[in-house]
Amino acid sequence: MLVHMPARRVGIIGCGTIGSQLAIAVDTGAVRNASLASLFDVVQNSAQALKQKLRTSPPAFSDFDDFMKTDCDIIVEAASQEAAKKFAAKVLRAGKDVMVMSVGALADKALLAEVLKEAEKSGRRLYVPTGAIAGIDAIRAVRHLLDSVTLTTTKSPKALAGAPFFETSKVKLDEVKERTTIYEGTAADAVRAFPANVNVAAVLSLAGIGVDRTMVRIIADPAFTTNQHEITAKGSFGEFRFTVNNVPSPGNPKTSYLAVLSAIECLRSVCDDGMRIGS
Ligand SMILES: NC(=O)C1=CN([C@@H]2O[C@H](COP(=O)(O)OP(=O)(O)OC[C@H]3O[C@@H](n4cnc5c(N)ncnc54)[C@H](OP(=O)(O)O)[C@@H]3O)[C@@H](O)[C@H]2O)C=CC1
Ligand SMILES: O=C([O-])CC(=O)C(=O)O
Repeated sequence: MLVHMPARRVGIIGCGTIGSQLAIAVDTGAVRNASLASLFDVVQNSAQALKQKLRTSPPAFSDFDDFMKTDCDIIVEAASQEAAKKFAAKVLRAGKDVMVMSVGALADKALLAEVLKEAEKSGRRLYVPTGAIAGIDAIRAVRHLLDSVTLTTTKSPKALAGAPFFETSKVKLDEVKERTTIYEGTAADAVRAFPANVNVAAVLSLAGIGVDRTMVRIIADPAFTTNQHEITAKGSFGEFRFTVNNVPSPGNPKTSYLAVLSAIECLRSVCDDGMRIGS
């Protein structure tokens, strides 16, 4: 007799680029064994506009407490680091799994400890997709042998615009006419300075040697039309170099299309995984 896991009811926080594509993937059956339970966005229009595109027409909320009253098994945060900070532990406390895209929020060690404690207490899980990078499986496997890990992110000035970094930095993005290194520092500082650009640095840190030892370099390059992330990792295992040249997603130049696809693949494997490939 075949024993099927019951279909997972999915709630989505953030109805922008990633949230919309994820909702469409569930709605069209591309993520099997899942149904859309509920949508939430601070902007009521974004949640309503997404609802209108969907066959299953799930309820759409701009109030978090109302959203949480709907029956969900897993809630995906695809909104902002602020949203991840506010909601990740609450979702787990309410007995639901949580998948976090704004992973930079988890660079805050106190928050990460709180989230993990809630996961343990409730018996639910925190899922962190690989996102817009590659090689996380290998980094996890060698984490205890790593001496150094560096992420070099290159984006066009358009994709970096609006980052809090520019509020205090001498760098003026509109004056950047050639390839320029604008930031070098720890992943811990990078995710605060560029919260919509290098959440991948937090994913890499969680998989490897942590946010204080993972180094990040950010390059603004007006000639770039892709979002490039290059990881170099060294240790007694040897050396890795992983480079992705990502097409930006149509709705948001900051967000690579790979991040959308990774979110869909992570949810697919949570909901319907007879076979697990990779570590
Ligand atoms: N881990 C990874 O590899 C990657 C992570 N990301 C991160 O994933 C998140 C989603 O990305 P993306 O879909 O492109 O972003 P978008 O800006 O396209 O969409 C986010 C949506 O969430 C809304 N929102 C923001 N804050 C809140 C909140 N506190 N509560 C509810 N809704 C909120 C936004 O509203 P408003 O527009 O008004 O702010 C917007 O409608 C971002 O934090 C992004 O930086 C992106 C790419 C890669
Ligand atoms: O999508 C990308 O290229 C990476 C990104 O924005 C992030 O990690 O926040």
